[in-house]
Amino acid sequence: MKKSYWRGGKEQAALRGISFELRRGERLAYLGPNGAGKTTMIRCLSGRAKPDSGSIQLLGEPIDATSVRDSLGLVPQEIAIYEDLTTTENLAAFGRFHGLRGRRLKEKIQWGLQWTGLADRAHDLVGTFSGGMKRRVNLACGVLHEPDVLLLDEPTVGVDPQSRQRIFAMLAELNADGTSVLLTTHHLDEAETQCDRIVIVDHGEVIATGTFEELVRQTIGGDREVTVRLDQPLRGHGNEPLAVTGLQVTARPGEPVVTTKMREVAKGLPRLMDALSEAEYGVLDVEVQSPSLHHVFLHLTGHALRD
Ligand SMILES: Nc1ncnc2c1ncn2[C@@H]1O[C@H](COP(=O)(O)OP(=O)(O)OP(=O)(O)O)[C@@H](O)[C@H]1O
Repeated sequence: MKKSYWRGGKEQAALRGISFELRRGERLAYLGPNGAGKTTMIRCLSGRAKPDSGSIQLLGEPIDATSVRDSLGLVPQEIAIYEDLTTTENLAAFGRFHGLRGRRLKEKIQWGLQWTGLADRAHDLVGTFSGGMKRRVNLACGVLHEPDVLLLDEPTVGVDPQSRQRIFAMLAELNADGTSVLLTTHHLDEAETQCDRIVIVDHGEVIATGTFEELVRQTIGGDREVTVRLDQPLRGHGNEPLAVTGLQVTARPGEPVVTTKMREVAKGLPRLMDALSEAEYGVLDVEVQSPSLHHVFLHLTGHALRD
């Protein structure tokens, strides 16, 4: 799919031939730096913007077909709820907008109050809520009609870690009930731990797709990075006694620190400790770092994901 904007009399490409799939029942993270085209993609998927070329299918039908329109839920980046209405009134307004009436509407309002954990704030004005609470109401308003596919643009932006956790617990519940979820985020840890697969985009193109483990294998490999702080810098040809470990150990001259990479820490670390002890070094501290999505992102784009 391609999409350009006109800015200052010039055509600027936001999406340059993006292609990916959201599989039934999965949580897919769509990641990229600022300006990578995430919001543009969500706007195209939700019918708010028209791609210049390409097509989007939902459950095997063109996404604008009326038969699948109701299967889609959208929670945009900006909180779009009525601040001067209560939680219940907001849920009722959005429920009606989605075509719910009568008993069904009442049931879904009750469900929304429970799901958000805001039943005790049912009759309070949403304008008095914290950012995290407003996000939860916003989320509920977007899913009252039980969509098969939910699009979320930065569902945790500006939200404290505790509320973020709560939002992901809500999403996990929806997902367990069969809703497929596509979300954009700047939080790499959310993508790594809360999503089944990850799409990484940069400059309007997909640069990698896969599970976290697949992305690690495709880029930096599964080795753990081990850093050992010693009581003294390595002496002279200090690396030599460590050769028996079979590990590639490096040390910065004059610094009491050695680093190495190992696939199996349970096997490699005792070997390293024994060799250091044999060579009469004292070990002050050991740090083992697993590969993270941050490292993968850095490897792929050459820069950290900007917030
Ligand atoms: N309505 C618009 N008119 C002109 N240019 C736009 C418009 N919307 C987005 N752009 C440009 O398209 C590119 C992609 O923007 P988009 O908002 O989709 O990126 P994003 O990945 O969502 O960024 P962010 O992480 O900052 O939300 C950017 O260069 C942006 O300036």
